[in-house]
Amino acid sequence: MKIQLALDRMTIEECIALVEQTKDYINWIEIGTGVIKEYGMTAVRKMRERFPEKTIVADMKTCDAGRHESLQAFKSGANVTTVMGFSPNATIKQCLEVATEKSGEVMIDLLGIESADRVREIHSLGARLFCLHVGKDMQQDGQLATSKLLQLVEGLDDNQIAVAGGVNDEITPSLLKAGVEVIIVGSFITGSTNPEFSATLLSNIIDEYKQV
Ligand SMILES: O=C([C@H](O)CO)[C@H](O)[C@H](O)COP(=O)(O)O
Repeated sequence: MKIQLALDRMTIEECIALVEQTKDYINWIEIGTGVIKEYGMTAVRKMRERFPEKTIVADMKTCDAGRHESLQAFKSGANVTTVMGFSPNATIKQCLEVATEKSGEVMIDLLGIESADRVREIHSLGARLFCLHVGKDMQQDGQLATSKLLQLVEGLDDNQIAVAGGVNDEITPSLLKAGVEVIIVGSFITGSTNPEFSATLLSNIIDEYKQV
């Protein structure tokens, strides 16, 4: 399992500082949608320059202009770009095509998707990296990511599944058991008084699970 550190609602300098503190315990760096809206692709370029060895996810949350936005992300140094699962198939296909051309990956953000048929349809377009996502606003309404979300992707072959939405040390063991490949962790680390400790805690849970 990988840890994707989601950097949201902070300055580029704060993003860099957070990664400096946690880089030994996290695998992927996500430049959050809000950070991209604030700073544009400069945020992605700066993180790429600063952390050349890390996998960088640009959380573009594309829903139209798939080719243009995916190219923006990959040209700026992202390895992974995101597109919303509710986007037209034409958009998702464009993102996937650009990813193939640029040797990158597309993460399908399933925020708001409740139909396994829709996920199957996206899978048939060639998508293989899916993010089961309980959004910030849904979290405020009391919802949290659980392994039950995996019902949406049941039976699909050759997938990589990521989970986002208030992921913390309590939920991580059940996500590990359910076979989730990427946990996307924002506020549990970024809102912690000791981000390094919180990242270490998750990393240790993952290491312990591997040894069982
Ligand atoms: O994608 C996200 C959200 O939509 C805001 O843009 C977050 O990165 C994701 O939810 C992870 O953050 P936490 O829920 O705080 O762990």
